[in-house]
Amino acid sequence: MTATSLLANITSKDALQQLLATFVQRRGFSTVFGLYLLWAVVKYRRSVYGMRPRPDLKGPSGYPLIGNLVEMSVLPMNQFLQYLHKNHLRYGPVFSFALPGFARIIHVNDPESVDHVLRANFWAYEKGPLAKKMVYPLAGEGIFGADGEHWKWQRKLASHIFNVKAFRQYTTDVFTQEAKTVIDYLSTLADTGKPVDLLAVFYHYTMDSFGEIAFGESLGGLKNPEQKSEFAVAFDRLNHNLSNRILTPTRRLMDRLRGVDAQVAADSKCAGRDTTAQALSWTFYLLHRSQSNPDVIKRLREEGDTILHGGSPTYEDTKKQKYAEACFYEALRMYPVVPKATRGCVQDDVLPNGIKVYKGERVGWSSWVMGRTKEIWGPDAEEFKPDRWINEERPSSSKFIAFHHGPRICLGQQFATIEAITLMSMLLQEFTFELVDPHSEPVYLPSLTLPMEHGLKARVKRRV
Ligand code: HEM
Repeated sequence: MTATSLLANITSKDALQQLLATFVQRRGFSTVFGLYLLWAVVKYRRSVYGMRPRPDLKGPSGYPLIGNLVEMSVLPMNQFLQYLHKNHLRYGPVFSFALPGFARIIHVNDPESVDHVLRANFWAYEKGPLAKKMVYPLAGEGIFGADGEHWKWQRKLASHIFNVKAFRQYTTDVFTQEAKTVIDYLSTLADTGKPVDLLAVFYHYTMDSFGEIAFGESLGGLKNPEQKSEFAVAFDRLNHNLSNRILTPTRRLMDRLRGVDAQVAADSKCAGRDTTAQALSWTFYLLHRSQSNPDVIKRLREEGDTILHGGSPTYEDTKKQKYAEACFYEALRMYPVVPKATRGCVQDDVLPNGIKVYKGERVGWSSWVMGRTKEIWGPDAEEFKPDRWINEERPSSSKFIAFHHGPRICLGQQFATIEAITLMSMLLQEFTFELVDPHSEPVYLPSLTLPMEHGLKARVKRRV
């Protein structure tokens, strides 16, 4: 019997049931299950399991029922930002992808939508329970994972500390003291031709400074810089695992099977170590790579020499170092150390461009993608040009979102800026640096932040 004559014989419900029974008898359960699957795939070809179909949104197509699970699972994790950028270039600033078991993520990489989600309609979006669970091992019950009233209370408390002038002056003293330890350490290597990993040195600097400020005692990492502290090793491993778990849905299952249990809790002190150290490493990379403009370093040194006269900066001095600040922010524009984030929608919303966001969906954005967007920064978006911070009107925080935007804007922005300017200006007064590999862009290590996988190796010479 041919397929056509078979179908022609199905004249009633009974005939269909009989036909199915014959199939089950002859071909067994697997055939029927296969047919059912085929029917489900055709019927739900535009749907992802557990999610509202969104034919109105552009984005990578994925598969029926499982959405973009396969491509996300095989995507190398240090390529995730490039994946977002590729989709941005292909579909425009708003595109979506869906991960069953997580959410549909609507990416909005334009300042107007970012402003809407992070500021104008702030209360319609939350980090949500899943994100909270993901960062819990790092951030505990602290401000980073908090939402609603709990966050509001923590924010108020933390803001007081950061806004006290005496705190700013005290922290600058600590930074200069720790910067002197860095200088002592680099002096032992200067002119020997032995490379040093600047990223590792910056980690010690920020960690030791944090130890001094928070516990009244430097962690002493720069006294024995070759040896990573137990805390730093555990923290790096945890950070790497968490990033993988967020990005790779199958990884969560693998974690469980392998028994990876993120037990190390380290709250906001983590923000103080990684972000600034990594931002410093990207700044030094951009200042010293082969295509760098030598005028930039020259101007930085001139500014340092004029303001510091060979000494160390006070809080007021760091405020005067506008060119150093411009270099640091320009590096953060191109290599934002918190390169991506999402928020969960808790009440149906409409973005300024008319796109609907339904409760349960997530909105994502990437400061890394936005920093490379010509529509935002102009045709020279991919060039390192500190002057854009000096000659032009200061960009709004919805355009430059390296420090976030709206009520949850980074509380440590001033702290980080002063910490970075202090070390940068003191080091450039003493030394010159040559990257071991000035030609290639460092590879990213998968992480919640933006570390260089192999650090930043450089040779140090005394400045003549
Ligand atoms: C270059 C350095 C830094 C960058 C680029 C940076 C960036 C950010 C970003 C993007 C967020 C928002 C994260 C999110 O909720 O999705 C944030 C939040 C925060 N940052 Fe920073 N940060 C830096 C350094 C620091 C430092 C040194 C501290 C403290 C000493 C700090 C304290 C905080 C706090 C407390 C929050 C939470 C604010 C809230 O949720 O209300 N940050 N930071």
